[in-house]
Formats: sequence, C-alpha cells, structure tokens
Amino acid sequence: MAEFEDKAGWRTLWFLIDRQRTRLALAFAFTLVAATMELVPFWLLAQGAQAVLGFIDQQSTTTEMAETFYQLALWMAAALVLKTLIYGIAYFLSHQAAFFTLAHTRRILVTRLAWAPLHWIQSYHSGQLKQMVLQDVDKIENLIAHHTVEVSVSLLTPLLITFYLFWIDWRLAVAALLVAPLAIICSMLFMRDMDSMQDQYHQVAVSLNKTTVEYLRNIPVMKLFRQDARRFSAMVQHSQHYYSLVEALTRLTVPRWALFTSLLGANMLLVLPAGGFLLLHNEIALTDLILAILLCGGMLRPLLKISHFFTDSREVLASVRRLNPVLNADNSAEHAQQAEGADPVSSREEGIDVELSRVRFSYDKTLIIPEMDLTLPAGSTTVMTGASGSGKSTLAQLIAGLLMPEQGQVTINGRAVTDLSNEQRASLVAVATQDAFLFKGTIRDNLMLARDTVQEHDMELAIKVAQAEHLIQQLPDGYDTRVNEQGTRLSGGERQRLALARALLADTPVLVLDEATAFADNLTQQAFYRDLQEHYPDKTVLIIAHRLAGMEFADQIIVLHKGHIQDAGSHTELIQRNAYYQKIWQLQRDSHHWTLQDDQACESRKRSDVTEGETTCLQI
Ligand SMILES: Nc1ncnc2c1ncn2[C@@H]1O[C@H](COP(=O)(O)OP(=O)(O)OP(=O)(O)O)[C@@H](O)[C@H]1O
Repeated sequence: MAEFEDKAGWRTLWFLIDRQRTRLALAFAFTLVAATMELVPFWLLAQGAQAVLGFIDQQSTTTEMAETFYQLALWMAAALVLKTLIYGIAYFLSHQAAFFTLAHTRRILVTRLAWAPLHWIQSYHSGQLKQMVLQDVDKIENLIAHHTVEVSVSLLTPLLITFYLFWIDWRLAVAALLVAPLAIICSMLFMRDMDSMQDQYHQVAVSLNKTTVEYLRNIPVMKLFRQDARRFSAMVQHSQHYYSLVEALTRLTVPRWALFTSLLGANMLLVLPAGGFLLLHNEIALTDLILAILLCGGMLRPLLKISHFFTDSREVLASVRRLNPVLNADNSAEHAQQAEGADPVSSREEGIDVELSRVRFSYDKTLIIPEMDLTLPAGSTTVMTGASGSGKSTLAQLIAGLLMPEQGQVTINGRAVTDLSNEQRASLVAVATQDAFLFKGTIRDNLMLARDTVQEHDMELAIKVAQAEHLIQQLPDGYDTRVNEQGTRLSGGERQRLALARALLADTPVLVLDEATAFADNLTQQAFYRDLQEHYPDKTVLIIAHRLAGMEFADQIIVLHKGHIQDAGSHTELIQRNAYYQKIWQLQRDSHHWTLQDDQACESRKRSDVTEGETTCLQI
C-alpha cells in the first residue's frame, strides 16, 4: 500500500519537475564530477604517506620530502577550489530547479483552485488549503535543492571508493562492505513503522494547524470570553496529542538510528585485520593499504544521508500526494475557457434574462433546493427574502455559476451556465455579498479587480451609486489610499460599499446582491437602490435581503421557504396576502422609528410635532 502511494507521489513529483528535468540532469552531471573530486585528497594523502615511507627507507632526503609536501598542499588547494566551484554550480542548478518547481506548482494549484467548483473548495478547511499551498509545496524545495546533489554524492562516493578498493584488492573491498548489509537491515527496521507514524503525525499536525488558525482568527472573540491558548480546550487537546505522538516517534526512532550510525562506522573493524593479513603475506603494498584505510574510514558514512533522504522523501511524497486532489481537481471550466468557440452570450448583448428550470441542489446529502423554476426577466429587479437557511444564498451562487445544480439548469439568455467558461460567466454576472473582501492594495486596485481599464467617470458613478462618495473624499489619498489585507482598517459598512462599487464596475448585465447592504442603515440602503435603478436601469438584478427598505419598487418579490418559492408578486400584492412578508415589513416599519435617546430628549421629542405613534422612544 505504502509502495503504491509512494509511486503515486513520485509520479506527481515527476510531473511537477517537468520543466526542470534538464537543469536537474546537469546538476547531477556536475555532482558526479564533484564526487570524483572527493577522492583526490585521499590520493594526495597516500602520496604524502609514500613520501614519508621513502624518507624512512632513506630513498629521499628531508628537503625532497618537504618539497613533495608543498606540492601536495598546492594540489590539494587546487582540488579544493575546483571541487567548491563544481559543487557551487551543481547547487546553483538544483536550487534554481527547486524554486522554479515551487513557483510552477503554486501557480498550478492556485489556478486549479480558482477554477474548481466553489462547493468543492468549501469542503476544505482554509487551514488545509494553506497547508497545501504553503507548507506542502515548501517541502519539495529541500528534496530538489539539497537532496539531488547530496544524495547523488552520497551514492557516488561510496560507489567510487568501492571500485577503487576492488582495483587494489577484492578482499579489502569485501571487508569494507560487509557491515553495509547489517546497517541496511537496521535502517529498514528503522523505517518499518514510520509510514503509519508519518501519516498520523501529519494528521495531528494539520489538526493543530487548523485549531491554531481558528484561534488566531478569532482572537477578538477569545478575548471577549477571556480564553487564552491554555484555556482554549481544542488547542490544548491537539497540542497534547501532538506532543505525545512526537514523543512516541522519538522513542521509536532514536535507538534504531543510533545503532545504524554506529554500524556505518564499524567497517574498520574488518578492514584493519584483513589489511594486516594481506600485508603479512605480501599481497598488498603498504601505500595501497594506507590509501585503502584512509578511504574506508568514512566510506559508509554518506549512507546516513541516503537514510535521511528516505525519511525526508516519505514526508515529501506524503505532501505531494496531498496536492493530488487539487492538481486533479475538476478544471473543466478552465478547459471550456481555452476551448475554441464563439462567445455564446455576449455581455454587450441587450437585455439578459436568467432562468432556472427544475433546478435541484444538495450539499452532500442535504437537499436544499428540491426543484426550482424561476425567471429573472431582462432588465428587471427581483428581490428574494425568506427565513435564515431557506436557501437564498445557495440560489444566488447557483445563478452566478459558483455552484452546479445536480439536476435541471440555470440559463443565461438560453445558454446553460455550466457551458460557459469562467471568464464568460464573470463578464455576465457580478456578485456582491455580505462578506466584502478587499485585497491588500489601493482602493483603486480593489475597484478595478474585475476590469483592466476603467474610465474615471465610470468609477465615480459606481462610487456615487454605492453611496461611497463621502468615504472616498474622507480617505487621505482618495482612490489611492491603501487598504491592508481584507480591508480591516475600514468598517464593515465601508467595505460593503466599496464591494458594491466593484460589482457595479464589473459592468455585467446581471447583478446579484446577496445581503450586500446588510451593514448599511436604512437611509443608505434606500438611496443605493434608488440610484441603482436610475443609473443602471438595464441590469437584471437579483437582491437577497432580510431588510427590505427601499425595495418596494422591485418588479417581483419572492418569498423563499425551505428551498421553495412560497409566494411571488409585487410589494402591494405580497403585503396584502403573504403573512411572512407582512410580518417582516411591519417589524421593519416599526424599527424604522426606533431611536435611542435620553429621558430629556425623549420628552422633548414627544412634545414636538412628531405624530404620536410614529416614534417609539426607548428611554435610556
Ligand atoms: N457549504 C455548505 N455546505 C453544507 N451546507 C451548507 C453550505 N452552505 C449552506 N449550507 C446549508 O444550506 C442551507 C441554506 O443555506 P443558505 O446560505 O443558502 O441560506 P440563506 O437563506 O441564504 O440563509 P441566510 O439568510 O442565513 O444567509 C442552510 O441550512 C445551510 O446550513
């Protein structure tokens, strides 16, 4: 199972490094040269030993021996410089390959996420997506940038030494290699339970990550309820689980790892007696034996790196495998966009109508819209209201093409939304919701999100209609004022007004406003809908709202109940026959007259010319 999963991970990695394979092959070639250079110092040391032996045998003088040493030092310095240079090139190439792969992978992921259906994205926690796009992708860096060079050297150096030892004497080579199988068995033991442990570790790390993100996001709420990290029970639980797993992992791995490391250095226990025996029987020259001993000393140590590589690669492959669902996400919309074909519904076309026919939709197995038929005639305004959870936002997302119906279809001028590319859809339908998200940048950048170029008067009109004129005037640099991530320096209502202006600027014939004025006061809301009608009369508008101030003008008002249209008609019709509509309208009319005043103000207001009954005075 693990092998199969590893294969899937390697396949994905192979796909991700697609454009970097030549660079990596070059990095490997340079590493091969550098690994050969690793042997040069040993050979030079053997030459030094030979010079010493020559001197002991009185074949050379002290001066000659010293001169040999100077020369050897020079050669060693030259070899060192050359080796450093070659390693430098190899690392440069492997790092380039790694960072290009990281950028390429993130580009693929964010593109896939941008095109993936909304409900699919919503099935992931934001902490999980963050973990994928940031941490999981980052893990690839170490594998490509470092392991490519280091693992290659760690493999090639013992291999080259083995060849050399065989060339000197095969018995010495065998003696040097005998401990390797023992070390490898030990290493396999070391890896045995690692797979399941690693998976468990990841799950626990993700849970801790999610909880931490949740905690950090909601610090204001935590403050309100006087909770800190120690008292936030979910965090405590996940931390404890994390630490107990890490402890178990450490207990399991440390003894095996210590044994493996010791075994790798133990080959000298066999090489020394074997060398002594061969020397005694004159089957090997003393200088060869010295060279062999020098080489054998650290010969198997590089295998440590390989073992590290296997451990790391499992972690990396697990990370890469986690990217697979996003990499393989349904990108049919992306393909639809790339596919040739005429623009089926032009955004420039006059009068766009939207039709839902027999639309059925469920989240997983929970049925939200059983069957819906609805028409938003071209250039009309439809208001949709209904109890919380009745499916209004779901319908808005279905119309905007952000959710796919499981049955029936949503059409825009007769063309199914599902057949449109994302770009086509975005040029037809703009959506503004209650959660007005602003990106880090200037107000202008945020307003122009949907369009590359905007005429100044278009921008001013959108801002005026969105009732944000005063806000822009107040800002220190007007349109060029910078907002931070999520626009948190602006109030909820200010963010909403800017998001409304952005939706208007998108210049789409269909506009969906899902509680888009929820933070506005009644007067602002009324002014917005009045100006919207006056300045954008051709738009097909769907307004979802609980507060209906200023919406009496709507062509049709729909009351939604548990995913069904309970009633539909004009304001006058509904106020006469629909109990729910009458109730919310009555409540809103009453609350419209509520004011918060102190006793004195309240008394004086009652004495003023305000007709009794129009004002409900809440005395404070
Ligand atoms: N992503 C989701 N996954 C599962 N269920 C969801 C999801 N989004 C909404 N729901 C459920 O679908 C139902 C309809 O939700 P929807 O947001 O469409 O209602 P709504 O009428 O817009 O409510 P509100 O007025 O409170 O915004 C609710 O019961 C909600 O819990």
